[in-house]
Amino acid sequence: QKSRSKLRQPPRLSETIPFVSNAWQFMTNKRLFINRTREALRASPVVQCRLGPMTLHLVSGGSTVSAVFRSSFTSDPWILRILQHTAGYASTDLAKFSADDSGCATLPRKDSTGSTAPEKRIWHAMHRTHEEGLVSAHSVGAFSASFQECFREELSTLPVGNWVEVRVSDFLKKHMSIAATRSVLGSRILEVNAGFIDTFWEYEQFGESLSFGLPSWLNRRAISARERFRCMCRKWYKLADQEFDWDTVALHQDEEWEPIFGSQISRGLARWGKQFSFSVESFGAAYALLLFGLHANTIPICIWMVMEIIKDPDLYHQIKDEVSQANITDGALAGNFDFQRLASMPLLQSVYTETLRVHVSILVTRTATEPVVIGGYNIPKGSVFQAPTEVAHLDEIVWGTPDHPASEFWTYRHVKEVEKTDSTGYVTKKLEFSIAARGGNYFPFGGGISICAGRNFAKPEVLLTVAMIISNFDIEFIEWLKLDGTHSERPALDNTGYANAAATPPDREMKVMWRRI
Ligand code: HEM
Repeated sequence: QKSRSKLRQPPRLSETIPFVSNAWQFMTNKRLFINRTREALRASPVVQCRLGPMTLHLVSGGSTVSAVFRSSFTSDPWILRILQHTAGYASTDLAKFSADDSGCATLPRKDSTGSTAPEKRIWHAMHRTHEEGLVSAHSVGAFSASFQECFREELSTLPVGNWVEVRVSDFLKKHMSIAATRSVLGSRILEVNAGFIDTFWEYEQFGESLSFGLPSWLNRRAISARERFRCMCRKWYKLADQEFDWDTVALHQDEEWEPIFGSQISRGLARWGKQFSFSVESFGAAYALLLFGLHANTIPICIWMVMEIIKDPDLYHQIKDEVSQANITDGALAGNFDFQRLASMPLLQSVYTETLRVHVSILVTRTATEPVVIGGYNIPKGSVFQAPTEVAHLDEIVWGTPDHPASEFWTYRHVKEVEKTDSTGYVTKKLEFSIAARGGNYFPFGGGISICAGRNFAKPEVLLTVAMIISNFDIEFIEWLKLDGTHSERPALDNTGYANAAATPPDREMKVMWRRI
């Protein structure tokens, strides 16, 4: 029995031209590739697929996906491709990552072959930097406050009382990225680089295609967009580094925000790079990638959420009501939103969860660090696994209801109505947030130790933006536009030609009239 199971191989995703067809489709029409994968995964929880020289194991199903988030799998080789190709780290510094196979956990991997001295454990040091600067409650609280202040400043430049025409995507792409950049890196990076935000969005559209690492003659536009943005980040870093008093760094360690580097994650990244003697090229790459992580998914998700709310007048009024309950009315913070309160609003949470479910499309990637049994197959060490969020998130059995198929965006999918009885015995009905599935069936931020480090930043940024837009403006929908600015008969769908990262942006723009109140 044992030897028979050893011989069993997962079924293969077919291809007309061996080594070519799947790879070509993966790069040029990922939606179609995922649809074929979905079909194949109906018959087996693991499906093998050749992408050029690489053999991938595509997985689906709650327990199979949860299994690849365990510690016997690593995302280091995948991240290394991103550091090299999407960010553009210098080869001398990439070699430091390649030499360290001890992993990102506190304890070095048992079978690691290189030195496990702390000064060599670059992955672990990066992980700790992220934990302190992006995940900790302290850094999330500081970011929520500074983002709220910076976005409010963006809104305050708009006239009060006049109806003006606005394109929702354009507006949010510009003003959210300015506010989030200032709140994480400070304002200087925008001041010393003319056209910084436009250059970012040119770079952003190539995020995923860069990670394939195609030769430069095949990928000239993408590489030059990356280099333009990386050089801007490098220029700012050199100025900040010269100006910052590193001798007193301990004093700044827990400071929430200072004007030279900005936030804790920004200073943490500089300290980490210095600890591993990065070249200035890699510093530019590290900050370019930080900004990519910060904006590339959060902003499209927020755009979708604002569009969903505006296009449904009932929802718009319910959200307006929820948001007003989180408004601080007295004390020093009057006029601000209490993020914790905002994040506990049932409908707002349901819309956020549903937006991530429907619009995140990423193949979460892991490599097995030891031989593993997955879905009943024995698979050797070194095998690469990919879990497509889209297959799990649109699974009809997990998410569908008789009236609302899994493919549909449905506002109320993650709320239930509960009866509450007060002390006098009076019964009222209230909505309560309740997500229908988790773990391997819902993983917009990935999972395990390599789960998205910015997940706790994304939520305040999205919810605070939604709250500030909905509460500061009277809004009237005008029409949908194609991306060339002409009228569209239909609302937005996912822009499947886009290859940024995880969240798919809309393929239509929403034109509204709004008036700041
Ligand atoms: C809605 C917004 C976001 C989505 C959907 C998203 C999604 C993801 C996903 C799927 C991964 C891979 C996780 C895995 O392999 O298990 C990831 C990794 C990562 N994300 Fe996000 N992300 C978002 C926002 C952010 C933000 C705001 C930041 C802040 C800088 C960020 C920084 C990162 C970093 C640093 C990693 C690498 C983590 C590691 O391997 O240690 N992300 N993200």
